[in-house]
Amino acid sequence: MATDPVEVHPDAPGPGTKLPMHYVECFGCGEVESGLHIQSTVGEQQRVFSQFKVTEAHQGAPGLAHGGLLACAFDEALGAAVGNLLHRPAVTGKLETDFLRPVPVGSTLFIATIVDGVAGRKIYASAEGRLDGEDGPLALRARGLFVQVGVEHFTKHGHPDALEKLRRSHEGDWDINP
Ligand SMILES: CCCCC/C=C\C/C=C\C/C=C\C/C=C\CCCC(=O)SCCNC(=O)CCNC(=O)[C@H](O)C(C)(C)COP(=O)(O)OP(=O)(O)OC[C@H]1O[C@@H](n2cnc3c(N)ncnc32)[C@H](O)[C@@H]1OP(=O)(O)O
Repeated sequence: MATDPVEVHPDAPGPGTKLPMHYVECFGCGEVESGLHIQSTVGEQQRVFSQFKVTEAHQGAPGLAHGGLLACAFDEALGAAVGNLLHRPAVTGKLETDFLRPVPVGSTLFIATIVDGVAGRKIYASAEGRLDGEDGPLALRARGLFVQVGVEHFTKHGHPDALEKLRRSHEGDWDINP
């Protein structure tokens, strides 16, 4: 499938920038007590690096991370790369995850995401997750299709005050109006 090259937005945060949570109540990156508390940092070119510390709150089988939460971690990491680098409000249309190794409680998943290409409103991103270090054993791979939406997606389907809630979380650091 043909895609256009990725154009990082001129106002996108530069390499080394630690990304703020995109919404304080987000299960992936916000302050939700049992949430994933994922932290992301911008890398070179169209890359973002994220870390997810797996705790007992995230178990599926005893001592192992729940697969659905691992997929959630990738949704967050991929979405953070798309949203922050392109400055285009987008939602996950499709998320594929390959689970290659079990992820134990106590480990930290190092997720490296790249925005691969754009085709109109469709934005493709992919990621790898490694255990306990950027060069650790490969545990997961994921590919996501994000679809750009107008900001009314969030007010119509989510909460009438969605934009205000998002803006408050962002402390005005980026304008979510396209
Ligand atoms: C997420 C909050 C962001 C708020 C913004 C604020 C700040 C942003 C800053 C930073 C962001 C940072 C972090 C974000 C972190 C995490 C993000 C988590 C994201 C989520 O967790 S978000 C929740 C789960 N997500 C949904 O809740 C979506 C429900 N869904 C829909 O709302 C519609 O379904 C929609 C809008 C997706 C499409 O609907 P639509 O009517 O607008 O458009 P349409 O259907 O025409 O699709 C257009 C083209 O995409 C193709 N397409 C669509 N879906 C496909 C699929 N599954 N497979 C293959 N192709 C697909 C079509 O085939 C067509 O392709 P073509 O143009 O080639 O024909």
